[in-house]
Amino acid sequence: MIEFCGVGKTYAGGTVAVEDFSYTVQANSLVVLVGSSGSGKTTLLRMVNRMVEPTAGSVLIDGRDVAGLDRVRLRRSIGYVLQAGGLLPHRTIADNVATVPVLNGTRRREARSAVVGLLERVGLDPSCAERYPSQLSGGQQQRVGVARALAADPDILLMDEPFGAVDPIVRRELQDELRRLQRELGKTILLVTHDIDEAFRVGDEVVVLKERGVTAQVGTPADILAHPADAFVRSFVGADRAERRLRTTDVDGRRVLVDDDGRPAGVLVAAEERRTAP
Ligand SMILES: Nc1ncnc2c1ncn2[C@@H]1O[C@H](COP(=O)(O)OP(=O)(O)OP(=O)(O)O)[C@@H](O)[C@H]1O
Repeated sequence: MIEFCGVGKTYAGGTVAVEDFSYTVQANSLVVLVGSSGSGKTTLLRMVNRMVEPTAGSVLIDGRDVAGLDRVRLRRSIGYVLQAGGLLPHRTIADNVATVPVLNGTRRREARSAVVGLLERVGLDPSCAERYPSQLSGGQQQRVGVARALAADPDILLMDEPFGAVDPIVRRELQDELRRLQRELGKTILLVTHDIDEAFRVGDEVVVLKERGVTAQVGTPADILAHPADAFVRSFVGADRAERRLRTTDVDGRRVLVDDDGRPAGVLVAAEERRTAP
């Protein structure tokens, strides 16, 4: 569990990135902080592993104030995934993934033999292990970033715009896989994005932020869509999305959703059909 207790951050120079933010990320949940550029998302995320020190309030992990924990050990005990994977370009994939376990004292050979399992877990062929980051696609690099963050088996995973650098199709695949991983591994995941679609797709709970880390709304994706708290949230969510009127029409025995203009918006699939789909 991660608790933000009245945290604030004013950077040297006077920029107030976060005014006063309180929120609890429940253990084993996937929470998304979503907001436009400059709303303080990255600042909040980095307070958890002490890459940023709050100038007010505190962050607790399982009841312990992170300010009292050893910074290096804390950082190595929390997985951190950055946009474009943040991989070391001159190290092989295996070395990239094994970095933190080796720093934590795991023998190099042991750490490297765990790499195969980690790569498989994130949907990569183990033959990638001896390649360099530039020899992988953006989506593959991103998966390596996730494998690396999981390598030390942390309870907490912080993800900063993790899928920002890949194309929309790969992005969606990675989002779905993140949900799968979350179900399988039961980590506590805090993810930051400016993309509301991504927030709704992956989040158990979503925190919509305004400027200076002011909370506009907290809720499940369905809550927020159904009851946007104010005009800000409504416009952020996209008024046309929340209020788009959809109807179904029959196309060759399938029920296709169409909007007011008759443009197709999707196909209606019964829950049991979805479960049995290959
Ligand atoms: N190290 C720093 N020194 C001074 N100001 C900073 C620093 N880091 C961030 N800021 C400022 O704090 C505010 C919040 O930045 P932050 O990166 O947390 O926002 P964000 O919501 O993650 O934005 P983005 O989506 O663009 O990354 C911005 O005005 C930014 O310019």
